[in-house]
Amino acid sequence: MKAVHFGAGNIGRGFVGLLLHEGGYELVFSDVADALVDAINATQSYTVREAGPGGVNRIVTGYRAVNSKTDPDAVADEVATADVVTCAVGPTVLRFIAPAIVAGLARRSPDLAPLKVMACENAIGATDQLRAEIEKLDPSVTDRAAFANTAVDRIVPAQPEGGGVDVTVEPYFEWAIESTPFAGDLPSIPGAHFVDDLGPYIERKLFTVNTGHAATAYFGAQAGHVRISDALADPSIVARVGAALEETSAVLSAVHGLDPAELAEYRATILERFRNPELVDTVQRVGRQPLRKLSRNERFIGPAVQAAERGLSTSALVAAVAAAVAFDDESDEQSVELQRMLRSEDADVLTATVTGLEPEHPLFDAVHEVFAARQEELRTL
Ligand SMILES: NC(=O)c1ccc[n+]([C@@H]2O[C@H](COP(=O)([O-])OP(=O)(O)OC[C@H]3O[C@@H](n4cnc5c(N)ncnc54)[C@H](O)[C@@H]3O)[C@@H](O)[C@H]2O)c1
Ligand SMILES: O=P(O)(O)OC[C@@H](O)[C@@H](O)[C@H](O)[C@H](O)CO
Repeated sequence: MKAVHFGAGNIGRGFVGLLLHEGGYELVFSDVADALVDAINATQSYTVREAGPGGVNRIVTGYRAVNSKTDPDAVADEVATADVVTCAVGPTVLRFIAPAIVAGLARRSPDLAPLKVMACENAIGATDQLRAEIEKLDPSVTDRAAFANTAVDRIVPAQPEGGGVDVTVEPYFEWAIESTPFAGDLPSIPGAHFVDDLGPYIERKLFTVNTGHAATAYFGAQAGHVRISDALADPSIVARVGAALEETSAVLSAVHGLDPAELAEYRATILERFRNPELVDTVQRVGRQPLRKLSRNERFIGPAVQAAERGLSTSALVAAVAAAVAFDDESDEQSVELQRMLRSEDADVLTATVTGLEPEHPLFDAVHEVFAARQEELRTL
């Protein structure tokens, strides 16, 4: 059995690659970072170090890497004969990996079972997005694959420079995968759970883990913290993050019928994970790409839209949006673009373009106020 995984970064090596290896797949990483591809190919094994209570070291073997920038043809050949394709490249990169998958599917023998495709990004319907990119290029190849959405959860921070291919992760993980697209022929992924309806799983994860994480990062950055764990040592940040998560939990209960007591436990576990003193994670990584995080279906506006439409409270989520709008990291392209837009667009345009909210939406005015206030603040700086 062979799996091709696009994106040999933090979650690629520290989670998806590890579980595919443990599931018995020969593993082919595909990445565009030359030095990373070379480093992977220079090793026979790497260690996934689980830092924190109960963590152990896990060894990954039986892999190689192919450079999809310099050798796209070789990647397509690997895809053509693979059983599984996964990716963890970031939602904005899905369109760039689609051509290699299309080329691989076009070369695939009709005798082979459908290729199992699972995007492992923090986004609702990431595999659907990848499928749409593939269809745009060649609609005739999609019947050679089974596309399943997934929700992946494991915190894998940026790795220290010079650390090689090894990767430090938290001990916790969860991987929920839609089962129906596989028609009974499930991929071999130990520890993953297969579910008929992924909707509640991905929303619970994105609107709790990622809402809480991003809120911590943005409130933390505003207060001058560098590490996520330091931000959560500040009781006022804990209170604001907790309030935002109470609002998302109310939405999850109202929309998916999730049990409020179980959600309260889930929230507490997540905050403990963020506090893990053995995992060095930064507000810079967690806050990365604020324009993506402020978009319509993402971790703040997504649940706030659903809350506003049901007459539920949104003030704590809107406060987190205000902190996100102030996130100013000159090494992050989206943060630079956001700050440029704040200086040059009016608040109506900003609210509509950044969040996708229509002026008549019940959330619009509150978010508009956030953008206008930040613009006023920038004028006085
Ligand atoms: N790190 C985490 O804790 C975590 C957890 C769950 C989900 N995720 C999601 O996984 C995705 C990746 O996150 P990450 O933290 O591993 O980021 P990362 O930057 O560490 O890894 C992304 C990798 O993709 C590679 N890449 C970029 N363009 C590519 C292309 N065209 N073809 C092949 N490879 C390409 C990059 O070189 C990099 O190695 C994101 O969607 C993220 O939201 C991350
Ligand atoms: O990867 P992003 O940029 O969508 O979000 C940053 C972090 O919140 C995220 O990577 C978490 O560490 C991860 O989602 C935990 O499962």
